[in-house]
Amino acid sequence: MSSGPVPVHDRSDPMPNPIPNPIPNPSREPNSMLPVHVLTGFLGSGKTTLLARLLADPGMGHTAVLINELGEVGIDHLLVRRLEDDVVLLESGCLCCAVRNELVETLADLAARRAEGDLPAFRRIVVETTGLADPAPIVHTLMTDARLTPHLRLAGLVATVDATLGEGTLATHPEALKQAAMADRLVTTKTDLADAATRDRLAARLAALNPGARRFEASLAVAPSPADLFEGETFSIGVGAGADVAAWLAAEAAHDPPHDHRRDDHRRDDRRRADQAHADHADGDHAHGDGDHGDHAHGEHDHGEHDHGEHDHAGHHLHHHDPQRHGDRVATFCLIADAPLDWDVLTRWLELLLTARGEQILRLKGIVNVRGRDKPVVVHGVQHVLYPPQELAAWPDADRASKLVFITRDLSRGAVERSFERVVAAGAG
Ligand SMILES: Nc1nc2c(ncn2[C@@H]2O[C@H](COP(=O)(O)OP(=O)(O)OP(=O)(O)O)[C@@H](O)[C@H]2O)c(=O)[nH]1
Repeated sequence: MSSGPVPVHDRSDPMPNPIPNPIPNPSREPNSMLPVHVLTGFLGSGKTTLLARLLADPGMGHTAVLINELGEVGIDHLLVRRLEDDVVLLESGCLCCAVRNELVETLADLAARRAEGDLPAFRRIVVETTGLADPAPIVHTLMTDARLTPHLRLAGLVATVDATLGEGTLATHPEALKQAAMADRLVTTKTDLADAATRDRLAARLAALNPGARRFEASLAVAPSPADLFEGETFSIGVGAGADVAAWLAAEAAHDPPHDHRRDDHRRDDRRRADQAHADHADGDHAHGDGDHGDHAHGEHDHGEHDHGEHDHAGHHLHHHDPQRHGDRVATFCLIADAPLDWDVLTRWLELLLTARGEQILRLKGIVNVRGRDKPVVVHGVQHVLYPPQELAAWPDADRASKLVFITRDLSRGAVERSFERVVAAGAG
């Protein structure tokens, strides 16, 4: 399915890196350790699409995949159709802040179970971050956490950049800029949707921002190969990367407190409670702590004030979240409708909403129960753009509610849910 690479930038004669990697990877024998590849990129830039496509390639065999999503309803893993056991969903929070410790524990656990023979001997791990992830703390953690460095090595950082929206996104969202600046591989996605002038401007911007990164293009027709993106020895900051990158990593090193195992014990207790709540949820009891699905007469799922996704399944606040990472202007919320929705009414509403509010709606994705259809439909919106729907082969579980996850900036759920109520009412009519 995946066709050959489309290298835009050939690094056959690399310049010496003027900026030394500020955090040495403690690995002495990198090849003996399991490589971890991080796949990042701004909201909706095409990470999951690229990953799903690469996973269909035999070259991606024996890969364990971790997916991290913002928002309490994970959708991406449904789109990455593969050996279910290999895909681990790290939901309810962002890797760079709320669930960083969960990432470390999950990776350490994967490595240990593989070593013990409990898991197949996969040969790499790919971690897909949320679209708002700051890569600096993730890179720092993977390179320095003593629970990981004896077993794992950070082998690469791939960032996707949307050909249609990338230029504007790099200018307005610091997370996107950091992702593209730190990566050692950049994939410009959606080149089928952008005209030549737009693509050229973005290419020039990326070349200036991160001249050392290898660059590739992806569209509906072509994508880089697994070897292009997920092979390599040890991550090193792109040749000629700006001085900011060194400063970002140094800042993480300065912020990182010494590892406190007592705190881990508390977190393990929290996780046990969260796992129990998750199990209850899976049993059909939709208790999400402060939000009660049993009470969504208005088609909503109320998480009150903490709309940043930084609470776990049990509804506990995760106090180690750094609110400055994503800023108080960003909100995550999920609208839920129990009864099937009318497709025409829903799509008209989504189109109008994205046209009117696209600046503030960074991302919308959802799984929809369409009246008259057996199979679920996945909808995607990125800023002003509503993408073609995708039908899934089957519902993932017994829950047939439609769920629409929004990631917004300067837009509260109230404004969106009031108009959504009319969509819910039309579905009932
Ligand atoms: N035409 C076209 N559409 C694409 C391409 N890549 C992704 N898309 C669409 O863009 C939308 C968002 O893609 P995703 O792969 O979900 O993006 P993402 O980066 O994983 O999104 P988040 O996880 O929410 O940050 C989906 O509707 C995709 O089908 C592409 O190369 N061409």
